[in-house]
Amino acid sequence: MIRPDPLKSESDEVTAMIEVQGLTKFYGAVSAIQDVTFHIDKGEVVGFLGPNGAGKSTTIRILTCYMPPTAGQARVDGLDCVDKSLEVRRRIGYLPENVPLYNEMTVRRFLRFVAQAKGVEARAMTREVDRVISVCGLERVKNRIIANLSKGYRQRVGLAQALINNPPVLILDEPTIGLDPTQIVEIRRLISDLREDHTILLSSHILPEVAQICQRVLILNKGRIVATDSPHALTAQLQKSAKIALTVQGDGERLARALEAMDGILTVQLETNGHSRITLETDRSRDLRPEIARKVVEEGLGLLELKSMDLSLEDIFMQLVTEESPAAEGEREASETAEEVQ
Ligand SMILES: Nc1ncnc2c1ncn2[C@@H]1O[C@H](COP(=O)(O)OP(=O)(O)OP(=O)(O)O)[C@@H](O)[C@H]1O
Repeated sequence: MIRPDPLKSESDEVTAMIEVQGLTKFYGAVSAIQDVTFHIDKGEVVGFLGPNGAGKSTTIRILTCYMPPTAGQARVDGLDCVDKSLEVRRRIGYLPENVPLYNEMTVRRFLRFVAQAKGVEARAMTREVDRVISVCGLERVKNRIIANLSKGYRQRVGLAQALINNPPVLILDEPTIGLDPTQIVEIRRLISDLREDHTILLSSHILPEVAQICQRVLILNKGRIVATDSPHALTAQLQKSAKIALTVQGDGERLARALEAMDGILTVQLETNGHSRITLETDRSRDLRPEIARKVVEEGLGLLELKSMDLSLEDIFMQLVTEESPAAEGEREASETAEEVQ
């Protein structure tokens, strides 16, 4: 298992925007999260990843001051989420999974209402509402009734309300859920643009989304942090063997057998479909590609492709969430959790 959170250095104390230490929450007898510890530095964009029921929403509810933890501490910009909840809320723009919008209001009216609730002064109101309308590309629909908007535009309104007062921290819970592919691309682009000026925690169980937007991921499983690092570093740490794919012209049967006998090759898979595609699992301490290319030539076959394949974030995620931790044993079957991951 990967080390849950690297030890903090002196400089982290200064730059950490979100700090979570030993966070634990019980709903009655149900344990939702246990001893969750992580920190997010100013300006970081971090993906919060986990299968259904992993405890993402619980952690977010504590961070956004909707409820206190059973044990442990959460701080935003150095302020405790229980003792300084008003100040913490002012620093967070929160896009919940189901955005509570007032359907009968126009977009502009609703945003003015939110601005008022967030304490924006009357003289700054129009400027602030116009700013978030512009950032979220809502000009075209600003005078429309919210009930008549598409799901994509409703989500933009949700993002716009989170941005009012320009909070330094954004917490976005499943921001693209229920959107069509075009709307997903648009919302992701919008979030990417926000990276410049905000610290972002993005909860999702859509892996490519997290890999695309976030520089670091926190992986939560069964209420515990099981890994935190960049997608790239996670790959490097978890990759126990290397994968090589090669495609040759014609029948690759003899080549596959020759490769099987080669030192450093662990497994060989052959698929024939006009050409032969061979997938090799190899010892990751050696680059066997030159030797493999030589074998192809010796067999008199035409080489069409020879490439190394990295583990995807999805492979890593599956590896982590299906690894049974002793603490979680008996709670649930790993396979049940894995099935729920998109
Ligand atoms: N109000 C509640 N009462 C009892 N148990 C709850 C409550 N809310 C969540 N749980 C349980 O706590 C655990 C963590 O749930 P949580 O909603 O935080 O997970 P999640 O990672 O956000 O999942 P999802 O992606 O499905 O929203 C689950 O076992 C869930 O059933």
